[in-house]
Amino acid sequence: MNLSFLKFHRHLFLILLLVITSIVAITTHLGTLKEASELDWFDAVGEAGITLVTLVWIFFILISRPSGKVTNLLFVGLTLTHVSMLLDFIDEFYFYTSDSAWLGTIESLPAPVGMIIMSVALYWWHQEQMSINAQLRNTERYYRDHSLTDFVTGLYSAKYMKNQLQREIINAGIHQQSFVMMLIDIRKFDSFNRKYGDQQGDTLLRETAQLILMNLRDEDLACRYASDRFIILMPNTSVQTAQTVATHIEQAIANLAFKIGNSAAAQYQHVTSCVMECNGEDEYLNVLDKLNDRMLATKHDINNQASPNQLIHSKDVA
Ligand SMILES: Nc1nc2c(ncn2[C@@H]2O[C@H](COP(=O)(O)OP(=O)(O)OP(=O)(O)O)[C@@H](O)[C@H]2O)c(=O)[nH]1
Repeated sequence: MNLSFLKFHRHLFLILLLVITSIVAITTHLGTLKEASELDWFDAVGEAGITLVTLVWIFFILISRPSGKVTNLLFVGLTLTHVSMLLDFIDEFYFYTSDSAWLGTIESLPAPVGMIIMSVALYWWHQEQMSINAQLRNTERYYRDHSLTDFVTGLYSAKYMKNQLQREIINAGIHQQSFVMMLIDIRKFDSFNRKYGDQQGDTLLRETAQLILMNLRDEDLACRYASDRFIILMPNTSVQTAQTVATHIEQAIANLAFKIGNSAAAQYQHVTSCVMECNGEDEYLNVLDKLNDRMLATKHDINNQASPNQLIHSKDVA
């Protein structure tokens, strides 16, 4: 048990002690002890239990929370509830003459007031937790962004994609729901690199990544898989929808007027894409192998269909 917060709440413990001793002092001073035969032990034990439990709650609140508004409200609410319970418990042993009958009358008042205060405190506690969660999410995103994203494109890395793919495969197996994987490969990227240099190659990778992202939905996950290849994980998607998205991406990239340095001339690049449905039966490495095989087959088909002129996909436009 970590008691490190206790030192911040010494004043609250003192107030609690003061409240309890005042109540015990007032009631025992104004009340008259009942005969043993008048005592209802069953009631007394039950009320003692409730009284102790409210003290335990106060203790746990104080060791779990830093000082502040929410802690103070919880403390006040629980202490008022405890006061009612304590008065109720003590009046099992004491009766009050008509002069001090008010003690019996007020005993049930603090509890409802305390409960209202606790409700307010719980609302603030909820608000506080929401803002802590938001901060934790941001912190988590910060670390994730630095360890699992690709430096060149800003997309998620292959490592992150593999983790997500493994999760998606398990989900697909459990819920019997398939998902779609899309692979996108920039054509002739090697010759682009050699012609214009790695720096221009990096810029092209970055702009391609941006165009891919622009065509995806919120739930899709785009990652840089390897050199000039991108993988998109598409949950709850049909192959037809994925193919439509792939066509949009191909068109968007084909229409990107990529400028080399200060030159006004535009370079037009093309990508090859393929999509594949996964049903959660394969291991993630098998899924990736199949997807790569599909890309090879797609490239093979394109090369077979294309005339010799069309094989040169990028063209300079002045
Ligand atoms: N600029 C840059 N180039 C990279 C990076 N990572 C890999 N490459 C290069 O990407 C090229 C990939 O070449 P290939 O795999 O042959 O791809 P390709 O030329 O597009 O071949 P096809 O897909 O068959 O058209 C290689 O020249 C790599 O050096 C990177 O981060 N930045």
